[in-house]
Amino acid sequence: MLKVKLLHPEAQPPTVAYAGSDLGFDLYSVEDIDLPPGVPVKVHTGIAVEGPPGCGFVLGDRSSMASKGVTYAGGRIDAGYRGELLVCLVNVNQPVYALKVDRDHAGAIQDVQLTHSDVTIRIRKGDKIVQMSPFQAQTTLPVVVVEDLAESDRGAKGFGSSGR
Ligand SMILES: O=c1ccn([C@H]2C[C@H](O)[C@@H](COP(=O)(O)OP(=O)(O)OP(=O)(O)O)O2)c(=O)[nH]1
Repeated sequence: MLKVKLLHPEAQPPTVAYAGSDLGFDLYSVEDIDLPPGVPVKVHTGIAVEGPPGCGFVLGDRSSMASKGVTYAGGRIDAGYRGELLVCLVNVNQPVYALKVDRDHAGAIQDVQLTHSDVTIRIRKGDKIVQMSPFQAQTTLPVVVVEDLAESDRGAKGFGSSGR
């Protein structure tokens, strides 16, 4: 069971479109809030959750938000966390800058202004903002320092070693 406590009169519980197929529950914003470019913004969900014992959650992008240039930062909800879920969203769109130069009849510069396109994204109350996937905590594993690790096909190869 996913227990949900509504902390705000307009908060919505998480939903899932295709239970048993979708990997995450959608979370909703409980507020209208602007995302200026490049600034992490904590968006309130108005909910707290509790999963089965030892079950935490990882947050993941919704593809529809990612395709608009909105991604999340952070995103680990510990199994024992009982506070409000906050979703740290980042608008990665970049404004296009332009110089506006005003000249007089003789061509002399009268004024120069730096303008930029407005790429601020507005999140509205009730928007789905991120998806939340249950994840079983394995952090009771003892940490043991050893001399050798088991051999494997991959070994230490990484960072694109398997091709593009
Ligand atoms: O996107 C996020 C990430 C975290 N949290 C909450 C739940 C999580 O259990 C708690 C702590 O998160 P984390 O362990 O990532 O934070 P920390 O910076 O390591 O701080 P702490 O010392 O509190 O663990 O904050 C959120 O609400 N949203």
